[in-house]
Amino acid sequence: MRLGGRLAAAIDILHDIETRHRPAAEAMRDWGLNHRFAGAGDRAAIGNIVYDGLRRRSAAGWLFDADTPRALAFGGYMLENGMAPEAVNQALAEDRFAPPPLDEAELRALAARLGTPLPEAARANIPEWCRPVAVRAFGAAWVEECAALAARPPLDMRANSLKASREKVLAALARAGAAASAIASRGMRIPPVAGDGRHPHVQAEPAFHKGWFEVQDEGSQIVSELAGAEPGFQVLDFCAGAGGKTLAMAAMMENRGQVHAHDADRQRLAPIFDRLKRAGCRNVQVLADEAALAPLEGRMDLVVVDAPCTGSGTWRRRPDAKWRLTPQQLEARQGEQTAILDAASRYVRPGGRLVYITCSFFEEENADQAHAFLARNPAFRACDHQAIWQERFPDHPQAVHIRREAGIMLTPASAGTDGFYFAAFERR
Ligand SMILES: C[S@@+](CC[C@H](N)C(=O)[O-])C[C@H]1O[C@@H](n2cnc3c(N)ncnc32)[C@H](O)[C@@H]1O
Repeated sequence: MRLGGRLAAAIDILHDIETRHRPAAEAMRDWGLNHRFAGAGDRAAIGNIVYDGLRRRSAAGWLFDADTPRALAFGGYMLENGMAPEAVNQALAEDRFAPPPLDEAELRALAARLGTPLPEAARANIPEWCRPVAVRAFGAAWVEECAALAARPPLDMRANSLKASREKVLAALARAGAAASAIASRGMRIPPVAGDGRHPHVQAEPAFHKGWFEVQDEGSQIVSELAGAEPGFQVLDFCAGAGGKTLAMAAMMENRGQVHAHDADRQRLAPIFDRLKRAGCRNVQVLADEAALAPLEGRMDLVVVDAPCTGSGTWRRRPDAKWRLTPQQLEARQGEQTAILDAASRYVRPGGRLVYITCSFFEEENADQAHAFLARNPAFRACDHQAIWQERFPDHPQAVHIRREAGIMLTPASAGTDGFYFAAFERR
């Protein structure tokens, strides 16, 4: 396929996402099923156009003065690849699969706007209602922070120390272009793709099937390390989901002690069984029923609440979620977070730790929740987050937003990771 066919496909998919309110991944998958002739390279290039358009929706809309699938596809492509309108039209010439080339009105709008600085809202690429939320979280840096959330993400992995050292995994993944991550102690990174490219399918590697590594964002690895699980600990992972953090903590514990992995949703928990087997974790018990947690009350050294949240920190990877999010959903997540924190806190032993994690940058889900939890639960006090960070990552004092009593926030702009929040409380 040439550029024209790819742009046309991306416009169709974006139209499907908009009109049927579907997740981008689902719309992409359906398009693939209906266009089996398209090769892996074409699919990846089309996916890049769709996702770039969604990531930079405000900027593309501003350039074209229109919020249409066509504006998103053309605008996202031009912005990401630094391509001039004339060059785009040239590439579309004599391509019978191409959408109509840029017309006079579009060329005029582009001529007026390209070359002038993007307005703040267009650079930030967030829904209008999120602007005060972002300003509250980041202050004067809100545009830069949000712009970083609209960039392409890297592919991050974690070497599983139960089976292989990071050096060994890096050697096995040499062809994939992976290098050691900047902060996480067992992290490995393949940089964001450029142009029409795609990340290698690392899950097809023998090293993956042997359990030597997991795919996990570096931010998720870092908060797992900060949680501080040690060999011999009794740990409850209260919102374990598919087990990303359970696996990381089990490895840190060197298979000694016990991780009790719970989630209210059995479906979400289901993949954990295969993952534990592959990773060689022998100290994890999966407990789907909350009733089965009763014997753990007041006995855990560490309880981790990786709470359901808006996922605003993952907008690089799921840019469609950014535009679907509503204030009502934020409110619903806050209610869940409050209830889950209170429910999970009863399992912490005196002197033990409760860790609260979100993949969001919203203060409403982060520091506000931490403060409110402490106000409701005088048996807990905030840990010193500066000290926790310094102990784990002394070589990276600048990498994160740390407020001594109100937690640690990682962002793409500060740490090069997805957005994550971490807070720890100690039971008196
Ligand atoms: C952010 S995800 C967890 C991701 C997982 N820890 C990982 O690292 O892969 C949040 C999880 O909380 C679970 N959850 C929602 N409400 C819950 C509740 N009341 N009790 C326990 N888990 C809950 C959801 O099913 C979801 O799997």
